[in-house]
Amino acid sequence: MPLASYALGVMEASVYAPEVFARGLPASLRVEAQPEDRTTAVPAADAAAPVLSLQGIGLSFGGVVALAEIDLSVRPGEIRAIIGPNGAGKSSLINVISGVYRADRGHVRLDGASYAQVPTQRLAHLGVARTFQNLALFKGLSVLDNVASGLAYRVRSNFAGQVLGIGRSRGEQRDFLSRADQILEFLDLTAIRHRLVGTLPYGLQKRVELARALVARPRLLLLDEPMAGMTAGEKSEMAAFVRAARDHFATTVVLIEHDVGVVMGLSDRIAVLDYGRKIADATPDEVRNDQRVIDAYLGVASNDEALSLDEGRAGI
Ligand SMILES: Nc1ncnc2c1ncn2[C@@H]1O[C@H](COP(=O)(O)OP(=O)(O)OP(=O)(O)O)[C@@H](O)[C@H]1O
Repeated sequence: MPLASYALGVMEASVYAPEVFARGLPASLRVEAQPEDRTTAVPAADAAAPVLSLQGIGLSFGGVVALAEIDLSVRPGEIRAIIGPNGAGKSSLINVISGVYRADRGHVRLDGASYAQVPTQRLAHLGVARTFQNLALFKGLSVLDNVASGLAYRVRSNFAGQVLGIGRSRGEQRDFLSRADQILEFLDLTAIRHRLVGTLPYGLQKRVELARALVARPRLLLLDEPMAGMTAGEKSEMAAFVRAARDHFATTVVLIEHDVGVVMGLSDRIAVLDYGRKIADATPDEVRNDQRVIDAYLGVASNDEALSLDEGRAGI
């Protein structure tokens, strides 16, 4: 497949569990924390331990093998990309990591515990935030309210307090709005804090979604095609914001992205999937020169096109 088609990216409808959206719901509708359902309790992780690791993940849909024997390790503070041609299994993998899918085989290790299926409704409590391939914002709410909704999972006040805006509820609201404002400033969104999200250009909406994911200061940020549908300038800007978020908040980032040029410039390590299997896992330079990747992932791209990956760096 020509490189250009990757760079443009194709927006596709994806299947997401409704619970994933719960963290963005008004406080009174939030999903309460569930009892412990960790598959295996393990001792607290030390600082050098991976933030996330996958062991032997396998997933099939009927006769279609989406993922086979996938191992993946993500170090603290890394920007880790997962790439691969259409149908390689990227979305399936991020859905396994975030608990939308239960793998047929293997385990996900997160927050010092090993899961057969990550409890998606507790993702925020586990220090994980994610963005979506297709925007999942409240179009009729302001930028500020959308970003503050990323903290809804922390609400401790009762329903009456929220309705009347009194007591603990009032303090919480102030705190959430103040935190939201800090993130808006960080992502250069302050000037549009009162705009309705639905009226914003697409690239800005994607940045608002990043802000909503970041407001809870997650330890692990999962980005599902954060640059899909963006112009080259917007991609470059978004890549710079993702890097800044990692540097400033020490957030570990896992992203899937079609634009190879952006990924090469942004990531510390890249895992390459092909037909559900991991065929490479290395630094951008190593991946760029890996013949298996060139053959499988770049497909018809000539050597000249492969070299142009360097030029595709997002200017960061
Ligand atoms: N819900 C599903 N039901 C049936 N088959 C599925 C489902 N989700 C994914 N698949 C299949 O699993 C394989 C991997 O798909 P997946 O969407 O994970 O790949 P991808 O790398 O994200 O592709 P793309 O880049 O096109 O989004 C494909 O063959 C796909 O058709």
